[in-house]
This record gives sequence, C-alpha cells and structure tokens, in this order.
Amino acid sequence: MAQKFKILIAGNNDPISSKGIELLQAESSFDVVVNMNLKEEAAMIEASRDVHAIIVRSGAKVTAKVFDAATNLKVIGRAGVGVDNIDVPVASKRGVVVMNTPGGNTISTAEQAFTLMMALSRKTPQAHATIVSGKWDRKSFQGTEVYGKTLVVLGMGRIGAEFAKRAKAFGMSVVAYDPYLSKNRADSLGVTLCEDLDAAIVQADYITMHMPLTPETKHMINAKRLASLKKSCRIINCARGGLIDDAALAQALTDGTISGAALDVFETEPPPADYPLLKAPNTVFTPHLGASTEEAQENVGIEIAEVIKAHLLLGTVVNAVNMPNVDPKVLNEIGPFLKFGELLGRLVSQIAPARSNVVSINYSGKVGSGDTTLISRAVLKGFLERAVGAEQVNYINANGVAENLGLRFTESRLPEANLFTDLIEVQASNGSETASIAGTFFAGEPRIVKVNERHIETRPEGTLLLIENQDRPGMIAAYSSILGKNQVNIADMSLSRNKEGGTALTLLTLDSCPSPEVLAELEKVPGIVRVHCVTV
Ligand SMILES: NC(=O)C1=CN([C@@H]2O[C@H](COP(=O)(O)OP(=O)(O)OC[C@H]3O[C@@H](n4cnc5c(N)ncnc54)[C@H](O)[C@@H]3O)[C@@H](O)[C@H]2O)C=CC1
Ligand SMILES: O=C(O)C(=O)COP(=O)(O)O
Repeated sequence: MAQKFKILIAGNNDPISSKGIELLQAESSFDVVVNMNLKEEAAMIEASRDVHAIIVRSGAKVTAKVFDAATNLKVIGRAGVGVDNIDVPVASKRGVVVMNTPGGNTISTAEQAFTLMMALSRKTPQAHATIVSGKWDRKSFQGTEVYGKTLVVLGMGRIGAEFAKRAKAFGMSVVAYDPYLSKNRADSLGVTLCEDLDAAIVQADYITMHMPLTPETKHMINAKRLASLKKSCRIINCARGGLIDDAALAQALTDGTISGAALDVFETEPPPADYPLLKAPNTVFTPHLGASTEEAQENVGIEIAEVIKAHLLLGTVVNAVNMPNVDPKVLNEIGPFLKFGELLGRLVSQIAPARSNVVSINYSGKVGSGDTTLISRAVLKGFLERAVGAEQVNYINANGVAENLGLRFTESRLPEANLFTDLIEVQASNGSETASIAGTFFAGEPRIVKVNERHIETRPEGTLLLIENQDRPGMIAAYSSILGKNQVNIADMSLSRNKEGGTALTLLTLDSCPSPEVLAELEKVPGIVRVHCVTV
C-alpha cells in the first residue's frame, strides 16, 4: 500500500489559499489537516507531532521544540518568501527540507510598498480619519509629490526592482544600494548603483527597504544613519521588522529628524499598545499586508501545494532554502549516483588515514558534465556517518557537519570520459597519507574499479577485505590459509599490482567479517603492509 502522508496547514489567522489546500486534498495518499489557531508554541507542537509536512505563512512559528515533537517531518513549505518564522538551522540538522515560493507575492508587495509611499506623501490615512470623524479639513494635509524626487532602494531584488520600475514611471530618480547587484543589472533597470550605503541614503527623499533580515542587515537604519538623512526624507519598510531600529525611528520622527515613515512590518509583531512608534507623528502603518492580495495568495498557495506534493510523492526539491534543487528530470538522471556516491563515501571513510581533513571528489565522463552538488553531498553524508552517526547526517546538513569537524571538501569535474563513461573517485587525505576508491556503472550495475590508485574490479556488496602486500610468491596462500582456518569464506577476489615486485592489492569479497583477532593475525604476516575490512 502506498505510504500515507499527513500534511498540516498551520496558521495563526493567516489563511492559505483554498485552491492550494484543495490541490493537496485531491491526493488520496494525503491526509490534510488545517489548523489556523496555532498562536501558542504548545498548540503548534501538539498539532505537528505526527505530520510529514507543514505549510505555513508568517503567522505560525516552527521552532526547535516543534522539530523535537515532529519526528516524522520531512518538509516545510512557506507560502511566501521570508522563512524567519522557521528555525532553518534546526530543520537542516534534522534533514527537513524548507521550501518557499519566491516570486509569487513580488508584485503585491511592491504595490503595497508603493501605496505606502503615496499614502505617506499625501497623508491619506490621516485625511480619511478626519472625514469619517465628521471634519472637513483641507489645510492640515498638504502633501508632497514624488515626481522628481530621489528614491533610494535598499535591496534591489525581486520586490525592489518592481518598486524601482514603478518609481521611474512616476518620474523619480532611482539609486540602488545592494552589495550583490551587478552593474549590468543596475543599468538594465535604469537605476544608479551606489556602492556605499551611507553615501546612498544621504541623497534620499525616499528610502524603501527590500532585503531579508540577517545579522548583517539588522538595524541597518539606526539612530546614527537616521541623523545623517535629509530632514525631508521619508522611509518605507515593507520587508522585515528589525531592518530599522524602531525605537530610534520613533525618536527621529518625534524630533523631526526625518519627515515620515510608512511601515508594513515591525520589530515586534504585533506591536504592543505602548510601542513608542505607534505614538510617533507622520506615520502610515499596515499590519504586515504586503502579500495579502487575492492574486498573491493564490499564487503562493498553489505553488507551495505543488512543490510539497512533488517532494512527498516524487522526492523532487524545488525552491528549497537549505538544499540544492532537484527536479524530476535531474533526479531520474542522478538518482543511481546518489546512492552510489553515498556508498563510496562510506567505503572511503573505512580506509581513510587517521585524522583525514580533506575529502576530494573527482568526477569524470558524463557524470562530470552535469550538476554534481547533490552527489557530492551524498558522498559527504556517507563519509561522515562513521564520525557522527548515520542518524546525524543527511543531504541537507552534510556540508555544515563537515565544516564543524574541520573537514574540507574539494570537487573537480572533467566532462571527458577517461577509461569509463562515468567515474566518481573519492579521496580522503590527512596531508601525508591518502586513501581513495573510484567507482562506475557497468550495464547499470555499480562497480568499484580503483582502490588506492590500483585498478581492480569488484561489486560493492557485503564485506570487503582489502589487503596490501609485497608482490611476491606465496602471499595469496598465506592470507587464504588464515581466513580458511578461521572459517571465513572467500566469495570473490580481485588482484592488482603497481609493478612486478612492487605492492599488490587484493580485494576479497567475504561471506562474513573476520574477527579483530583474525585481522591482527593477517597484519602480522611478513609482506602484508595493510589490512582493512570494509562493510558496504
Ligand atoms: N511585507 C510583506 O508581506 C512581504 C515581505 N517580503 C520581504 O521582502 C524582502 C525582499 O523580498 P524579495 O525581493 O522577494 O527578496 P530577494 O531575495 O529577491 O531580494 C532581496 C535583495 O536584498 C539584497 N540584499 C541582501 N543583503 C543586503 C544588504 N546587506 N544590503 C542591501 N541589500 C541586500 C539581495 O542582494 C537581494 O537583491 C524579504 O525580506 C521578504 O521576506 C516579501 C514578501 C511579502
Ligand atoms: O512572504 C513574505 O516574506 C511575507 O512577509 C508575507 O508574509 P505572509 O505570508 O503574508 O504572512
């Protein structure tokens, strides 16, 4: 019977599009539970216990404790962009893929930010409030035009670029500050690239912010920067609370250091009633509504449902923030290499020199001409299992685990086929010694074709005994007799030597693993240099 997957649509009064939910409900192997009342962590923990997937917007928080409880969890889908309500490092550690829907709410958020800029310039909410309170006041609400003004866009990504296009249509001159924006892209958007944040913002009549909240961007607009702005400057933040120091902003507005602020996002959401910013003059606020349009919600709701469904049913990975993408075509092509890469990593870890600090993966042939990111992660996973335990390492956290152990990993790719159509070679080195195993596929079957630079041919199955010895007569008889006398049966054998009278390598496939005593006896045989027992 096909596996059943339980999917939790989790929210805190921030609904996911019914079209997305229906798409999941139509799948017979999915059990879809919708709970929009998950404000408290305890409720979220309870609701997540036995689920395989969770879909959220920004309201429900997926914390470390939720991961502790959700032991079946495979994937989290964020119907939107920001994943700051999900503990992504913990997700990665647990091997849970986190996917989002970049792009689906871009236009809506750019439109919301633009609306905020216009409403701030024309004091629209304040004017509205007086009318509904019975006043007709035409003196207090003189505004300013945006036409001809300088707009500084901080973060020229998807939303920033859409904002900039609209601003240009309104006759604004646009300056961009974004350390990752190329000059070509700035030129094609028709904006002036400024490489220095402080130099950019002092020119601004308007500043709009469109970047994620990271340690680098936290409090990017602080008291010092606010003090450097033109008195006429107005700030719009429709990205994330915390990009601006809200307390410093409240002070700057109260002191008249700047002329206004329009915010869709706050450092604390929702802001408490005594939040100083709420009392500051010249503000326009909305409660995190950037993505709250019919169109955006339908886009992100359907997209997240589709990618979660594809992940659970087919293993594809799209829009993941903690893993490379794997589409069905790629998965079909590299699927066998993933398993094999993991196996090669596991084998090399068993013959690696002590304190290996570099793992090198060399691809050649067809496999080397494609994207090998995921195969390398599979190799690393296999290699690291001995060090940290198989449960602790997965495709998502493999690079981080390696980094923590001080293990460097290098990759080389040669599209040309050598002796084999596809070859993956994994080497581990501690600087003075190196061990390596290379493998390929023969008619779809995996084969080990090289060990420690010696050509050999073995199926990677069962227990392998690797013996390096001086190339002289009598060696095979010596080790065979020790194995025989200890009831260890040899199922297969492959021999290789570098040169006559040099060092020979034997790879034996055994029916059982020799005891440590038998391995020690083998190592004592004159002429035997090294013995390794490796389990596949
Ligand atoms: N208010 C709302 O409802 C919504 C808010 N957002 C938020 O808007 C923000 C932007 O979203 P997108 O444009 O889709 O993201 P994006 O990834 O397309 O753009 C982000 C841009 O910020 C730039 N950036 C990164 N670090 C920077 C730094 N230190 N200084 C200046 N620029 C920097 C990046 O290079 C990138 O170009 C995100 O934080 C997202 O969560 C998105 C949708 C709705
Ligand atoms: O997509 C984002 O980053 C947003 O901030 C939108 O949040 P929401 O889905 O409206 O809770």
